[in-house]
Amino acid sequence: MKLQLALDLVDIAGAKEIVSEVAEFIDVVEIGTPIVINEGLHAVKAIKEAFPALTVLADLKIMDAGGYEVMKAVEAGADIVTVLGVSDDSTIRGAVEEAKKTNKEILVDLINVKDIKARAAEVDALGVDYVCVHSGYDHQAEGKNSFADLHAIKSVVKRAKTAIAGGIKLSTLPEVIAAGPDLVIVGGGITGESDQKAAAAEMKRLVSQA
Ligand SMILES: O=C(CO)[C@H](O)[C@H](O)COP(=O)(O)O
Repeated sequence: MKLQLALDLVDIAGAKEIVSEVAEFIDVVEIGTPIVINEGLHAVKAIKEAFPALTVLADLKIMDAGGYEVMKAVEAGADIVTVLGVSDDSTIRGAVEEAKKTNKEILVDLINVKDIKARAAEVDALGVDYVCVHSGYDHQAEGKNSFADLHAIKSVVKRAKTAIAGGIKLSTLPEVIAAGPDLVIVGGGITGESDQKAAAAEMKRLVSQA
């Protein structure tokens, strides 16, 4: 089981600062959607150049033009690129084809998908690398999480790896780990802590045992 640090509410300098603190405890660093909106793919390039040993995920949440947008993210240094599960199959297919050319990976984010189980099975069959359940900030504000959704997709995803994101904290991590995802994505649960290094270290210790 791997740990991904999601960076959302910082600029490039702030992202570098946090990653410098916790790099030894994370497997993947995510350049979150708000950073890409604010700074563009330069943020992906800057983090990949500064931390070449880390796997970099560009959270573009692609909805259309899958092949083209994946191409641009990969050119900037992304190892994994996100595509929305609510996209058309052709968008996901295009993204997968483009990523495969350079041995990169596609993570499909099932945020706001209504029939999670059915869509997870469909995107799995499209050859994506990760299927991710996700309660976004707006759902988190309504007290929702994706723990039950993770159980649901685990029963239908046969070839892709599974991932979970959305409001995961140290206190809820054991419940997440028990459901057995391949990738646990944590943003505020690390970046919002006063001791980010200690939080990342403890999370890494827990996911490594799984
Ligand atoms: O993609 C995102 C929001 O759309 C976040 O990166 C993801 O939810 C993880 O952050 P947090 O742990 O703070 O919820």
